[in-house]
Amino acid sequence: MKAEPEPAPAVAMVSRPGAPASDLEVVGLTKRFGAFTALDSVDLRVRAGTVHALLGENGAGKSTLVKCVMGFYRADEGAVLIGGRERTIDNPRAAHALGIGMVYQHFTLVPSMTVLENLVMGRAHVPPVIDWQAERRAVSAFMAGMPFTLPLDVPTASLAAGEKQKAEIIKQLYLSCRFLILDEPTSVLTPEEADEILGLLRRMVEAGQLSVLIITHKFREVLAFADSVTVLRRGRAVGGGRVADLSVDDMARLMIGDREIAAPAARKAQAPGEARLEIDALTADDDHGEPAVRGVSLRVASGEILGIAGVSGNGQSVLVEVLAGQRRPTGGSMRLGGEDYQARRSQMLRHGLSLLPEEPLRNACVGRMSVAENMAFRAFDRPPMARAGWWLRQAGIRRAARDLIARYRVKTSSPDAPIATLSGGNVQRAVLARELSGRVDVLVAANPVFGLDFAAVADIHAQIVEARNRGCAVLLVSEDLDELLELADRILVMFDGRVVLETPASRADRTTIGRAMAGHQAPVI
Ligand SMILES: Nc1ncnc2c1ncn2[C@@H]1O[C@H](COP(=O)(O)OP(=O)(O)OP(=O)(O)O)[C@@H](O)[C@H]1O
Repeated sequence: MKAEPEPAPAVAMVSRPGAPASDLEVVGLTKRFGAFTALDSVDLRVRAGTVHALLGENGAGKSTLVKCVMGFYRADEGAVLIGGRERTIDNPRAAHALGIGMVYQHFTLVPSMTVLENLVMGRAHVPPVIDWQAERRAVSAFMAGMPFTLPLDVPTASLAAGEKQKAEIIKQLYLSCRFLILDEPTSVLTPEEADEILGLLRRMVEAGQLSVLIITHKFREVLAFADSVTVLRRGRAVGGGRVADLSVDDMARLMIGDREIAAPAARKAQAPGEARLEIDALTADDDHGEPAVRGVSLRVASGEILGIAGVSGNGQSVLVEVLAGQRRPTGGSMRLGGEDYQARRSQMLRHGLSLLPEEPLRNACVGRMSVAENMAFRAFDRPPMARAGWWLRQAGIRRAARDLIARYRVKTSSPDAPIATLSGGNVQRAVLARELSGRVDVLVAANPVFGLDFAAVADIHAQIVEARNRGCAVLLVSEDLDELLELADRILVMFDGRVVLETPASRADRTTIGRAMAGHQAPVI
């Protein structure tokens, strides 16, 4: 990409309230990774003062596109234009200097620093001696012009997820970004938090202060907050237009082409069988040694899905880590298939326990190993098991992997590609393929469709219900209440490390569950 060099900013980029939104155009962008073309001559235009949604299946090229715009990757061909002028963006700092900022699904603020410290220290140029009083005055004046405010003096670690995401956005706006790229920004938020934040951004967009390019898998958000949309399929821009002129069906069809979407699996009416997984008065601490699971008891029977609802951080992930053997309990007991369970791999194999942990690339894969190798080891905590064993020979591994890749539609350039090079959604699919194939009698799944596109969600949900229908005992931990209401037989709500509500899903009441998730319910059971 050749372009006019951009003058470096002379001073720290601090927001000028009232600065206008900018536009952005991508022309003929092509990005190859070796022989694989991740983006193939993509055009995309975001008009100033609009919200543009970027849609596409897992692996379609969405993150690659925005990483090229932000200067994380250098495109092989094509150009990025801002204000009609071609720009060189070699690194994220250059993107910032042009007023382009990015907010990710994960948080990037320094947790131990306050909001004020994060804003000041996040600037491109920080003076050696900081006049904190003057900085505070400047930040307060800036906040006064924003549609939402935040406490300046609390460490960001103690903010709720929605507040953290607001702080990430505020930081970008404070750094003078007038074009925000949001990569699945709402995946860690409750629907209420997501609506609040997107609504606030929408107001800034309508006031002409901001333009937004948002990657999302949620059609609801596209319909409610976006003006226009571009759909990517296999690295190509295959369509789009004004949201007002498109239906969800139009967008879905553009995303997947002619392929069929998995029909929802019918739930077999069946009484739960014998208990497969039993937990009694379990306690466990978090990374800081603070009690995180405080006496949880539950029982999952063959042929049922027990859902665990709760806002993230209320002990659910620590509970899953204990079940996975990644964390020792401090008290209580667990039984698997009627046997005392110490989360040993031999026990998991003997009783057919499969685990789909959160953040599979970190918790269930070895990133530098190939897709095929990762698919070959069933227990994530024992990487290349039986290295010398006959069945792990490369040819066998590849054959098995090819089959799983095809069945679960994992998009990878080859079974030999390092799994870390797959898109987020495809890592998730690869781990699901590994864990759902073979004998599964007990399935523990934590947010199993996190980051997956709608077709993959339909696929995975159908598979979980089929596993239940076959007699598998499923413990489904999810922050998505709709998912639990659709799939679970019973729902438990966890708050502050305890089970505070239990209800059959068929009689579940959204308001009561919501109140319990927010802590307005005495512990039960
Ligand atoms: N560093 C890399 N090396 C090799 N291939 C890569 C690399 N980064 C991405 N790819 C490939 O490029 C394709 C597009 O990936 P990308 O992450 O852009 O998809 P995505 O649309 O953002 O998917 P998701 O919705 O799952 O996040 C994928 O097939 C991925 O495997």
